[in-house]
Amino acid sequence: MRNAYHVEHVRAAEAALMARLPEGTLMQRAAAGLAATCARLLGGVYGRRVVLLVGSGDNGGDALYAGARLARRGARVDAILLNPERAHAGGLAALRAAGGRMTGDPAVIDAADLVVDGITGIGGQGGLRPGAAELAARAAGAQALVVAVDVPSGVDASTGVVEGPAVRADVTVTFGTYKPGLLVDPGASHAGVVELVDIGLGPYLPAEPTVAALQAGDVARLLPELSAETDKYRRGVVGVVAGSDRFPGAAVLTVGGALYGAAGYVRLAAPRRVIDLVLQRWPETVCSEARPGEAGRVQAWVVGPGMGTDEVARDRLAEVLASDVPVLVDADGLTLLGKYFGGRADRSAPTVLTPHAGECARLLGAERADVEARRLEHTRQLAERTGATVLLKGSTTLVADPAGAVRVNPTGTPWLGTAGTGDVLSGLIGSLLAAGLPALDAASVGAYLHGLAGRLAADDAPIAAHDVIDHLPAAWRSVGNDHGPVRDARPCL
Ligand SMILES: NC(=O)C1=CN([C@@H]2O[C@H](COP(=O)(O)OP(=O)(O)OC[C@H]3O[C@@H](n4cnc5c(N)ncnc54)[C@H](O)[C@@H]3O)[C@@H](O)[C@H]2O)[C@@H](O)CC1
Ligand SMILES: Nc1ncnc2c1ncn2[C@@H]1O[C@H](COP(=O)(O)OP(=O)(O)O)[C@@H](O)[C@H]1O
Ligand SMILES: [K+]
Repeated sequence: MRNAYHVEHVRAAEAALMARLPEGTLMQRAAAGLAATCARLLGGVYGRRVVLLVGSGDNGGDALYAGARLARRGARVDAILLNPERAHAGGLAALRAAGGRMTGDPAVIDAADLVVDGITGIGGQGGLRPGAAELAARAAGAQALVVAVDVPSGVDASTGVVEGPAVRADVTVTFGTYKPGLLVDPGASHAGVVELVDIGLGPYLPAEPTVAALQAGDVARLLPELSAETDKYRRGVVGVVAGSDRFPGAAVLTVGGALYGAAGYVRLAAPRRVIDLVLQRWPETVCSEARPGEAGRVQAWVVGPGMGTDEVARDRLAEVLASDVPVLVDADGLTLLGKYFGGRADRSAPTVLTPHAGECARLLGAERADVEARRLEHTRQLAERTGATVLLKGSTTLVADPAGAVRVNPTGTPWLGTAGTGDVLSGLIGSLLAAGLPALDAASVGAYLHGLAGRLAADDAPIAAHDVIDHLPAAWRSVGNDHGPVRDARPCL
């Protein structure tokens, strides 16, 4: 698990740790890690040109001390101070003593090999102010690699919100712990590759992170183990209510995702034309034209993709919601939920909602652009209001449960932004629910595998939704391989 903490937790942990250490120790640890990464990126230090952008807080102090280390190893280091009277005094003295120079001339950025962004870190408020924004823009237009100190300046460390101009880094060297703003867009796309420098904060951080990102080993651990005596019913039956005469393909894709999830059996409740199409592609599907409640027992339902929003669809949704098994609601199901059910899912069993930003905005009565700008806040809000586990799709996929836990998905590719991939995702998560995974795990594990399958399928070229289905087995295997082939408990004969 990669854990990220809100700034208030980071500050509290830093204060507790600092109280036990000689003054300045943490900043030296941070600067040493930062300088080491810069040296590695430069491929050598002697004679390289490094420019420091230095704000008036401790973030600037880190940059100055790291600059001093690089200058001692022969780099030519120029520091541009945003507020010379308030720059970190110890850092300034160290840089001067190492032979670094202060300059007011931003043209040094154009000739730099590497620019260190020490304008603001966790103390930054709002977008960059004009003087800082000009320097950030100049660095973005130059050849130099840009390395952000702790957080790209202008990005809100706790949320990933970017209000106004902000630094775009190639690499962010962050200290002590990840911050949510480095993992959640739009902040995440300003951070580039994120490297964590351990400064000893671990024991002082709370057990529950603000946001967590599953890693391959976590996914392998959360996937159901297959025992030798298992069978299709023990693995779980997932029911799919998807497709309509107008959108039959949505059912094909949802069923495809469900077949390559963890369940052993996929039922489809849909109109005849949809069933015929699904059976052509997936003959293993057990289909019924009956209402969902009469289609046979399931351990979880997926309802919504392409089902339409008429009254027949509304009644099918109502029947599924009335069941006592986990239900995933997607697409048209979300529209119906907002229109007829007051956007709430008051049920005895868990409910998972999988909106994209537009659907989330509609359910919250917000603007789509605002949801995209403040993804964490809106995902949490929808989970609180609906009492459901909410997975917000898009450039960063977030999962929030009503108890307040939040996960961010580290896999995926923009190539997944193609029609029908959301249907595959809902089938896959429904299948994991049917296999018995709790809602938060099913949604975050499903997003992980889906994003990985998308990456494997795309390989830097366009993909269609069915390609994601085709690559789900490879995604499972690559996750399992992280821990060796442990998923099948039967020894190889
Ligand atoms: N506290 C600690 O124990 C440690 C802190 N460290 C560093 O200290 C940083 C936090 O330092 P600070 O609390 O001094 O805060 P920052 O240095 O992150 O930011 C505060 C400064 O930035 C200015 N500022 C705020 N918003 C701005 C904006 N939008 N545009 C331009 N300037 C803006 C403020 O006027 C203030 O001078 C961390 O991010 C990290 O880099 C590290 O040295 C590790 C140890
Ligand atoms: N820019 C992006 N980066 C990464 N993933 C994306 C991006 N845009 C969309 N996706 C993913 O693609 C899928 C699209 O789902 P959705 O919007 O429901 O489309 P559809 O309804 O056509 O299936 C989701 O898994 C979403 O997270
Ligand atoms: K910074």
